[in-house]
Amino acid sequence: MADLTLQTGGLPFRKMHGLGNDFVVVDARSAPDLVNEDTARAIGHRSFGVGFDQLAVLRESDVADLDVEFWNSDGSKADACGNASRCVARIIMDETGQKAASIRTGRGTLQAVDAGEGLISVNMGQPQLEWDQIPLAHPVDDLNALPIEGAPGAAGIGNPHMVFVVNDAEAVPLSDVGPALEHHPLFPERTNVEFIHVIDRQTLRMRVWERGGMITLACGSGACASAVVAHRKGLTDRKVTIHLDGGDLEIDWRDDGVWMTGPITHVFDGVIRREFLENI
Ligand SMILES: N[C@H](CCC[C@H](N)C(=O)O)C(=O)O
Repeated sequence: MADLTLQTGGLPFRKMHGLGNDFVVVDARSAPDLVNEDTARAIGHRSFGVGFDQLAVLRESDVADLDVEFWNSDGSKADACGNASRCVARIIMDETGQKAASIRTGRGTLQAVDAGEGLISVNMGQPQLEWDQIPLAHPVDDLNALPIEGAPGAAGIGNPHMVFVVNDAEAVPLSDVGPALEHHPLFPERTNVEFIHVIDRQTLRMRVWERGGMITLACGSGACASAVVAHRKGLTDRKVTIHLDGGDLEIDWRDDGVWMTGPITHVFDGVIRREFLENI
């Protein structure tokens, strides 16, 4: 039972998505800061709650336009969420009237810009390419070919990713193989799992089983990790278009970091009723 004393009629939220990777965005600057593992799991449930891939909690920041905390629908926390970061950047730009925004996440402060034509770009920073930064459980001989069947690559984008290069990403039975790979012992904090196939040096197809136990239509940090691993394997250039189930992201691994560009959608605003929150 959640011990909540809400002065309002409930908890306002925005429902947004980036290429179908969907989010509930709660603004703790103007509502009680209620989110914890239990409330995240309850709100995130597709049948008993609102449903989301990730929950983003906005807070005042002393170093960026906003501080943002991300939760998965299983109640676990994520230090990075690229598509949600792009949605939050849109909120900031709408509030400030600026064409740029800064967001402090668990992995540091990200810079975002309005790329025009409804697109938002966010710099996810340089990838983590040290075993203990991803993190892995122990050093490995080759980060581009882990000692796992299929020789996947690994990269951190503020959150862990394991990327398999396959002949046909469409043919991968994600629900069958995802859970065991998410919990592979080489990843002490679990991992997001991407399957890619190379269309050409500037184009990838990617599907994803996300940490937190779900297939999502898009995964921004996963697209960044896929672009980094594919380039490090010598398969692609530093700038690629990635075809995800929900649409396309452009990833550009520049000297100042891995930039991700794509659309965002603000679908509706709602209020989670007090009675729901008080019975979690
Ligand atoms: N969908 C998010 C990734 C969420 C990652 C989360 N599943 C984790 O535990 O790291 C994105 O667009 O980057």
